Formats: sequence, C-alpha cells, structure tokens
Amino acid sequence: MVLPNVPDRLEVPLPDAPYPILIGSDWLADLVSSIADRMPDLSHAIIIHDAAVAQPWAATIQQALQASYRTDMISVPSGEPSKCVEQLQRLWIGLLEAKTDRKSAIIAVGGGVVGDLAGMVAATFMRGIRFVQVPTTLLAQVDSSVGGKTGINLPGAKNMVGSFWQPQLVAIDIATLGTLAPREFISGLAEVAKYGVICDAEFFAWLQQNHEAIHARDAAALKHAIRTSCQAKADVVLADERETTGCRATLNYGHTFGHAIEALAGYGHFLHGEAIAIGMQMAADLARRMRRVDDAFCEQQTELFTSLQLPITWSEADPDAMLGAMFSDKKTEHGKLRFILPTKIGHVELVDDVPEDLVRQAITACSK
Ligand SMILES: NC(=O)c1ccc[n+]([C@@H]2O[C@H](COP(=O)([O-])OP(=O)(O)OC[C@H]3O[C@@H](n4cnc5c(N)ncnc54)[C@H](O)[C@@H]3O)[C@@H](O)[C@H]2O)c1
Ligand SMILES: O=C(O)C(=O)C[C@@H](O)[C@H](O)[C@H](O)COP(=O)(O)O
Ligand SMILES: [Zn+2]
Repeated sequence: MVLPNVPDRLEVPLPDAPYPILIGSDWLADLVSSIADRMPDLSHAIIIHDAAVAQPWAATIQQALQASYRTDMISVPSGEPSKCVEQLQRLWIGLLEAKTDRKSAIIAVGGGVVGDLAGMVAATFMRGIRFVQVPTTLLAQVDSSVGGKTGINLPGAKNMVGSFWQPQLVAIDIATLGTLAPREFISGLAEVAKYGVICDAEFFAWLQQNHEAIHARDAAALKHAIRTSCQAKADVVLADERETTGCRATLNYGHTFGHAIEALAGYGHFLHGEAIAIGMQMAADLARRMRRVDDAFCEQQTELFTSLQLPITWSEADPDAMLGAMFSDKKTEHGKLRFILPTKIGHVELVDDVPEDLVRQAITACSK
C-alpha cells in the first residue's frame, strides 16, 4: 500500500477568514481532499496558472481535481508585466465564459505574479469568490501566497491597485521547486532573509550557517526555511491583517527602495526578490547614516546576502528618479516618505522623519 505524503500544517487563525498553510513534498496529487475539506460545497475549479508551469504542475492538479469537479484551465504569460489591467480583464472574461458561479473557486498555480493577479480576480469577480494558492516559486511559498495581499501594477507604481482577499488554503509542494531556475530560486531567498532581519535573529544565524545546504536545495533545509518564513509571515498578518497598526508594514523592509527599482528598471528587468535585496541594502545603509545601526549590522547583512548570491547594488540607481518613484509608495503619508529601518538583526521600525539627503546618499552608496 502506498501512503499519501501528509503535509505539515500551519494555521493562519484570522477571526473572519481562518485558513491553513499545508507544506509538504510530492503531495499535489492528493490536494483534492484538502480542497474538499475546506470547501465541501465546491462544484467547479478554475485553475489559473503561469504558462511555465502548465506541465507538470497545473496538469497534475487538474488531473487530481477533475474526478470530483468540473475544471477549467486559464494560462497567464510568465513575468511581472502580466500584473496588469489587461490580464485582469482577460481573466474576468475567461471566468464568465467558464460559467463561474459562487460555488466555484480559483486555484492559482504559479509564482507571486499569478498569485497576486488571480487573487485580485478572485477578490473582484462577482464581488468575491473563493481561491486557493498553490505557490510554485520559493518567493511565493515563503511570502506572497500568505496574507491576502492581491493586486496589479500601474506604470511606474508597483502594486498600486488591489485588495486584501484571503485564500481558503495555501498548498505548498516543495517538489515544484525542482523545475525552478537558479535565478528565480535565489530571488526568493531575499524574502527569506528579510524575516531574519526584521523579526528573527535566530533564523538569521541559521541562514548564515546553512546557505550551502539551501543552495544545494537540501530538502530538510528548504522545509525549515519555508516553514519558518510562513510562520513569521502568518504571525505578522494575524497581528495586523490590513496594515493599519504599522506591524504588517515591517514586511515592507527594503520595499520602498525595491519597488522604485522594479518600476524604474521596467517591470520584469529585475525579479522582485532581486530588487528587494538591493532595497534592503539601501535601507540598511540609510539606517546606518541615521545612527540607528552600526557598521557591523551592515556588514552582517551584506555578508549574508552575498553568501545567498543576492544582488546588493544597482549601477543605474539615480537618486532623483528613485525619490520620484518612491513617493508612490503606499506607506507615504502627508506627502512624507516613511521607511522600515532596522535597529538590530531581528528588529525593525517604521520611521517617518527621514532626511532626504541621507536617502540620496544611501541610494548613491548602493549604485557603485
Ligand atoms: N502578495 C504578497 O504578499 C507578495 C509578497 C511578495 C511578492 N509579491 C509579488 O510576487 C511577485 C514575484 O513573485 P515571483 O518571484 O514568484 O515571480 P513570478 O511569479 O514572476 O515567477 C518567477 C518566474 O518563475 C517561473 N516559475 C514559477 N514557478 C515555476 C516552477 N515551479 N518551475 C519553473 N518556473 C517557474 C515563472 O514563469 C516566472 O518566470 C511580484 O509581483 C511581487 O510584487 C507579492
Ligand atoms: O505581505 C506584506 O504585507 C508585504 O509587505 C510582503 C511583501 O514582501 C510584498 O512584496 C508585498 O506585495 C508588498 O506590499 P505593498 O503593500 O508594499 O505593495
Ligand atoms: Zn516583497
């Protein structure tokens, strides 16, 4: 008898929308029972997937689901430019043509691009239908699939239109990383390292010691990194689901700079994690200039990022252009930029009195 691979289970116990995060390996073919447990009245599943994961991942899921449900598949072109209003409209029309109703659910299969886009489709179609996240990149498994931020970009303004809409279930199969290219894998390590810096010094130290195992994609090391990251994100989301108290904003460490880098370089030039790694370096340098951290902090972060093979500079970073783009950041209040800045490894704060000349200096320092 072959026993099914039973995934580990974490909970995101939000009062109005609790859901589990299931983390396992080679278990996508058994996904149907987890979906049926969460949505006993489900009749129809629309699999919205990244074109690059049509085979084998989206096909495996369709095969598993079609014995129990009517299924449809909609493919989305790979890459950040797909987080746009044209794709959103195409998907809305696709759902209409597939005769989607309130007993249907979207199954988002892909990285953060498909997760954010399909999540926004789910949040808006018929004023909201259910969806499941099946993240297939490391970045999506440790970050974007959890927490319910969905959205698309506007030209020059990242994630500017969207909604908070929680999934019914996050189904992580580590085996899907087997087809992920090294560049995309490394990009995901930026968000993994972020948790170490913002809230978990012990995890930061673990990453320092285990970077080789991670690069070798050692199964136990990957599971530990994904589980720890998901738990950290779930804890923050639980404390501040809609980013109203400032707690959730800590997950934005490096993102004020990073989002500007993504928009200015042209969506898709940098992967999100790459831009965020450079953004975290700029934020660390800014914190040092504001005497919030010492040189040793910056050296430790740079060393970790280098060992993880993350980029730490952008030669084309222009302070004027960056500042212009950064004013589109959603943390901006009363026309003032606000930054998430560290005080030590494992702790960050939301800071609003930031001298513009120091921001310029930090950008210039990371453009060498
Ligand atoms: N909602 C959130 O909380 C949140 C958090 C972090 C990032 N994001 C968003 O996520 C996006 C970045 O996500 P990403 O890094 O996953 O990028 P992505 O979705 O573009 O995926 C990266 C690349 O990997 C390919 N791919 C995906 N899975 C694969 C697999 N298993 N095998 C082979 N190729 C595969 C894709 O085709 C793509 O080319 C950004 O838009 C970012 O803004 C959202
Ligand atoms: O979930 C969050 O909250 C985050 O900030 C996680 C980030 O890694 C992610 O990139 C998020 O999409 C950024 O949010 P935004 O509100 O700045 O667009
Ligand atoms: Zn991010």
